Amino acid sequence: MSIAHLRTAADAARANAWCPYSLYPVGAALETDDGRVYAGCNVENASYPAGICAERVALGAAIADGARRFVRIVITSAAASPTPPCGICRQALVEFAPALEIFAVTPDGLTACWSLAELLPAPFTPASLENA
Ligand SMILES: O=c1ccn([C@H]2C[C@H](O)[C@@H](CO)O2)c(=O)[nH]1
Ligand SMILES: [Zn+2]
Repeated sequence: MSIAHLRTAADAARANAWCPYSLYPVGAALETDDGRVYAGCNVENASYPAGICAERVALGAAIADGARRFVRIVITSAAASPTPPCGICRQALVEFAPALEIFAVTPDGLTACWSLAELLPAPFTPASLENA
């Protein structure tokens, strides 16, 4: 799956973002190891902490459809510099995809790329629970 294809899927979801409080629309497209794509947008709420990021909306859609293994995520925003995933999303993603490749793309095509392992070193994972 090309980054361009995932970017298009992320942008389509971003067009539906509900972000009247931050005015910061985000889209995300998550690719499974067998080539399926699940997209999400941020969904904010008048009770601000109830809002959820685009990445976790995409992850939830994928999990609800039975997907479990992911290779790549593309995040798009309207910001001038690439938008990295927040800490909560890093933690949510590491549960399923410790080796995830993360691409963040601006409207101008400026692209940043990280591994999830790089963004979340020393992660707390399901294996951590076994050390109790
Ligand atoms: O990677 C990110 C960063 C921020 N947001 C959302 C959360 C909130 O709705 C808005 C501003 O933080 O952007 C995401 O969806 N993904
Ligand atoms: Zn987040």
